[in-house]
Amino acid sequence: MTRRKLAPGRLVIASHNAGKVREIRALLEPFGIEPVSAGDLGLPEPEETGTTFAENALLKAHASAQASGLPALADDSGLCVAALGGAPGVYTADWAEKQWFEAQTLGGPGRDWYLAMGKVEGKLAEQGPDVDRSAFFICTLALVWPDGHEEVFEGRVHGSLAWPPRGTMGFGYDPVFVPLGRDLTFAELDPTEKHAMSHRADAFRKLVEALF
Ligand SMILES: O=P(O)(O)OP(=O)(O)OP(=O)(O)OC[C@H]1O[C@@H](n2cnc3c(O)ncnc32)[C@H](O)[C@@H]1O
Ligand SMILES: [Mg+2]
Repeated sequence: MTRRKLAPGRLVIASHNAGKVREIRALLEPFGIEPVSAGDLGLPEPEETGTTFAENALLKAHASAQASGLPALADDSGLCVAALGGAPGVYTADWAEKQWFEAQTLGGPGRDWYLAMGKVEGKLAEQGPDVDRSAFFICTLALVWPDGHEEVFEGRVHGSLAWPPRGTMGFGYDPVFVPLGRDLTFAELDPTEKHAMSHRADAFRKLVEALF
């Protein structure tokens, strides 16, 4: 399939995660794209029934492209922990069960990220104090045009898991993720530093190389 270039103009960010939307806006800024989020357009949040990151990213991007008539960029991402056989992986968001209260901390309303990070830590602790704490974040970006054309890119960042959570920046599992070669968690690093090394930035580099 031939690559299609992304022309300047409106693009839907097919995500309902405020933290992600903020990061994707920042990453798109230099490219003459006018991003508008799925939430701003009142687009529905499709059910993520896929079993791979790519399937879910494509499903979200197709839904937004079709509903809006604009190219749509979706991000399906997750945390893969070596000692847990790659879990939570595709189910990373689901491990942060929806709570009846508004989450008081990171990650926006409805999901309790502290509980989710604790769940990962609890499963690691079951394996004893010498457990391998290495993990990586993965990000799959899917760009879909209203006529159905698809482009997919994947990025990763390796690191290890800290406990207890540290830092107030970023979102989701950032307070427990320490990227390789650093001592600070993603939630302690300045957003520009996270953008220089994150799984999302890695996937974006590939997208930019191919599509601009
Ligand atoms: O599907 P959308 O609407 O984009 O939002 P979501 O939060 O449901 O996103 P995913 O389905 O891709 O779930 C991935 C989860 O992985 C976590 N995650 C992904 N990228 C992250 C990052 O850069 N820092 C911390 N956590 C991240 C975060 O908790 C996400 O909710
Ligand atoms: Mg999701």
